[in-house]
Amino acid sequence: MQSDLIKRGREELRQVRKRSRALFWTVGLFSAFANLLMLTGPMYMLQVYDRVLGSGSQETLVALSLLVVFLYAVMGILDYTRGRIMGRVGARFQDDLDRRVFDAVVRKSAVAPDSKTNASLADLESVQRTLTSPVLMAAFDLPWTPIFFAAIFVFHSYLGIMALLGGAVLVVIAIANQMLSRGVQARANMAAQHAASMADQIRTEAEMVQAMGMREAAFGRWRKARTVALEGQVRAADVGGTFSSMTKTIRLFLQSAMLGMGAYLVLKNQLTPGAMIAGSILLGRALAPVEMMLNQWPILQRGMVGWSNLTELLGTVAPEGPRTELPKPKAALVAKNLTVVPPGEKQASLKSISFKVEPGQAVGVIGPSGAGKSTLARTLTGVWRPAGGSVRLDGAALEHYGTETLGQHIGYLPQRVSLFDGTIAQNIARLADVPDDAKVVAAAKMAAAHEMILELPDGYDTVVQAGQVRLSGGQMQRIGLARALYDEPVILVLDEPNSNLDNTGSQALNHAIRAMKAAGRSVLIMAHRPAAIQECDTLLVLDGGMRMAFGPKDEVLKGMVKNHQEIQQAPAGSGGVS
Ligand SMILES: Nc1ncnc2c1ncn2[C@@H]1O[C@H](COP(=O)(O)OP(=O)(O)OP(=O)(O)O)[C@@H](O)[C@H]1O
Repeated sequence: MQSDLIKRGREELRQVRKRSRALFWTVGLFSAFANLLMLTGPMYMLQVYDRVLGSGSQETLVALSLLVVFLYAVMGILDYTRGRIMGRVGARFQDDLDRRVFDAVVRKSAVAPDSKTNASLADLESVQRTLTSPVLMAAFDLPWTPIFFAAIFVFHSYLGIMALLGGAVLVVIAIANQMLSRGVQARANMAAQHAASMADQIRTEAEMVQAMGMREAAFGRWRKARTVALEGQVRAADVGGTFSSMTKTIRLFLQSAMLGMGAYLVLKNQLTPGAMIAGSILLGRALAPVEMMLNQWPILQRGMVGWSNLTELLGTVAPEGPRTELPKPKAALVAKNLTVVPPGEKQASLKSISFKVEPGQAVGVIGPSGAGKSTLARTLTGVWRPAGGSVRLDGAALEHYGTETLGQHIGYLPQRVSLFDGTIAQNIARLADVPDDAKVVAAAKMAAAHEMILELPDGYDTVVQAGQVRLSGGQMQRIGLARALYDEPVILVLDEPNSNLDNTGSQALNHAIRAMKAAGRSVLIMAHRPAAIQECDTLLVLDGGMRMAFGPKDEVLKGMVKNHQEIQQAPAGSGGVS
């Protein structure tokens, strides 16, 4: 199953890469010519030493030099152009996948956030960086290495054998480097990611960290993670550095050894001096891609890790196919034998519960902590999928609406409201670049936030989260309510809506609920406090994920009080919840 998902993710990435196939071929073609032109230097040496110096002809030297200038210019243009093409291939790859990866990250994080998913956009960037890095050019040059070796063989078989042996040693070093540094580098990257996400969390909760005197402790924890990351990076750099120094030394030695062997062959009259120099230059060319790959190994390795993480992410979060657009639903919600298991958990938080919400109804969902109220809110808003049973909105299963559309039909006020960088209006309009002013004001009025917003320095255009304005918990909650009410959702799900509201705020909330009911829309309110369920006509009582009661508010409350009294009056050791 897991391997099927990985296969699906890999196939998706391959399809995106395939879109640049023509460009890859072009780069391959340019590389072929650029590599052939790399023979210019050795050929020039050969001609200068063996022909010009022998004949003393200055004209030949000038003619050869002019030709070489031209050939090098062509090679430079080819090399520059293929670099530019690969730059665009990388940018296109990232551009093609930005939306898909962003969606997958949001969808996966909404269900089960983890640091690996958090780093997915960085993974995409690492693949893009690999595509545009010199290491990929080296991969295009690598197939031409045999041609350079063959040319050396043409000069003399001894030189060819020496070059081949040297090349083989470098390849062995490259493989050893790959094998030994892979684990070290991956662990270093993971540790760095962990330290960065810990720092992020501490920064987000800076107020609490400061207020509770947790700075030292937070620093201690972060430093521990940071030290692990640093140690890992040093170890990875040590391994990489060792191999890259070995390669450099061996290559330099090989070039000198080639000259030495060449000189010996010249002395034996088996080789010309030009071939001796040319052979040494050719060896340098032949080994350059191997050396480049070794030096740039961390980039390549990070890119490979990024590729494999993206494979997993895209495999596990399938793309959302197009959905047949359903008409705007009526506010009729039916949950049947609904069972919900939180992601990564084994135990269900909601166990086979059923209830019905009619248009114009306000349903209070009450129960002690951990009863499953927030779980129900997350399920109704489509964030968590039911493990069993179903929830239908106007007859259609929630997943038939598609997440974006469902978000428009079901307004949601979470327990903890957070606002995004942008103006109040953009926040109410759910981050629309150009908010519909009339809808923004209507939503704010319905949430009784209009006057409060007008008192802010720039009214609806006040920028939040940029350090200019700090809003109180109650103000945030009212703006959150306006955001939930934006664009007239048919159902409103409020999770502990008045935890931060003062009297006026609570009254405004009740007013909004009444307005929703009057418009034939419905509201579900998850609550601890009775003030929140004042406007509810129906109650759903949850405990331990089970439905304890469902019905008209007064009946349910009466039943609860009666039950409560019976429990109080029962002799110790008997009775229970009926
Ligand atoms: N993100 C989560 N991952 C795993 N388990 C969760 C998650 N959220 C809630 N749970 C579990 O689901 C159960 C119900 O929690 P839920 O938050 O729905 O209760 P609640 O009634 O909203 O409580 P409260 O009134 O305290 O907010 C709890 O046992 C909790 O441990």
